[in-house]
Amino acid sequence: MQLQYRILVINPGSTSTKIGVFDDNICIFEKTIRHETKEIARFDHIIDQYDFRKQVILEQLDHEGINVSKFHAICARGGLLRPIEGGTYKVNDTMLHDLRIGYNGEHASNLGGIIAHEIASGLNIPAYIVDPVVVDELDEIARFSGVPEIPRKSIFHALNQKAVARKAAKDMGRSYEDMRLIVTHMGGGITVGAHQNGRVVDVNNGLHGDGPFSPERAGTVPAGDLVALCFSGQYYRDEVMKKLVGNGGLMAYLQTNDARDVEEKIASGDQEARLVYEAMAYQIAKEIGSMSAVLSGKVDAIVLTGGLAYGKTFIDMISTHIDWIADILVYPGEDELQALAEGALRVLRDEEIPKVYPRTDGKELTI
Ligand SMILES: Nc1ncnc2c1ncn2[C@@H]1O[C@H](COP(=O)(O)OP(=O)(O)O)[C@@H](O)[C@H]1O
Ligand SMILES: CCCC(=O)OP(=O)(O)O
Repeated sequence: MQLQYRILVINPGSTSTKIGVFDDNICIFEKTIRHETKEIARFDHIIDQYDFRKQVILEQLDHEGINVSKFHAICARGGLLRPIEGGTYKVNDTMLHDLRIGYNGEHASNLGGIIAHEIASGLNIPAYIVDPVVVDELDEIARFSGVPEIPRKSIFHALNQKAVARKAAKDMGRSYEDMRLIVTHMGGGITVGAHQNGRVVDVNNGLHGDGPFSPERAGTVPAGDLVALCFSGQYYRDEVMKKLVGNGGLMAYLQTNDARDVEEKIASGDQEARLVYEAMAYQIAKEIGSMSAVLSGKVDAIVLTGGLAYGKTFIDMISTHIDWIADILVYPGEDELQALAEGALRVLRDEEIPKVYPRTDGKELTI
């Protein structure tokens, strides 16, 4: 079959920018550009990283001798938009506005649609996003927090959780829509989702909500103590937010968000590093246990994925707590670039109509 479409895919994460070039669904180039903490720390806000991240992408393509004028479409990971259903969305003005203001908060994925649009408009080709971090399929019961003004939100690694869940189902010879899975993405942020018959019915808000602490996030924090900290007069709002997102978790305890550094410290006998790493694994296991209750204990498999899943020691630390629940499948890294390319391809091939942001049916989800 003749190849038809060349697609650039862009995935900005909190600790890296990943890019890929696909000829139809075949990846011809991919690169993970890791960003040192100090490189990112000089920007006060995520949106300020726009030029830096765009330049990094264009330089990398230039370095590889990839001619941008040959692209037919650009597809990026979508950010903190209004809650929407999964699928491929064409970048439009409302979306750009919401990404720029960070409608639901700040995260590197907000830059995806903006950078894709900027490069695509210069080439007169379409820009898309697929399964953004705000995909919302929560059961109504999962939205209660105990404070009516603060409903729980669905903010998670939707793109990779869905892609890897489908891969796991395929590897088990089953259909994703017929399965009950607990999928745990462990990257800069960590999210644990209960997937029931193709829907993520409960998941922790891995950005500034709840769940385990992560390489750079605090996760659930004792609420009363957090309120006291906020009103202590010692911190500005942005400083408290930084403690929760960016400088929380491993960063706060060990001054690094790189799990490989932590593994090296542990290997050289650092007991404090071991304890912190074990605590992160313990909190992940607790969240998985909680999602097994969501699925009434009927769990077909637990899927572990994301950058941290490369760490064998770390996987062992989690597994000892949860291997009684169900079989554990490990897919290190992520399948997001492929999922982005395939999302764009379905639309380019007219197999799917791109969705219109915010909603096609006028019924906006509440948050
Ligand atoms: N080979 C590895 N062994 C252990 N940890 C790793 C490895 N590769 C990446 N990581 C860790 O995974 C985390 C980043 O995961 P990733 O999914 O790439 O994050 P994001 O997309 O959120 O930037 C970092 O803490 C990084 O150190
Ligand atoms: C929870 C939103 C997605 C997220 O945390 O992504 P990273 O791990 O790439 O920061």
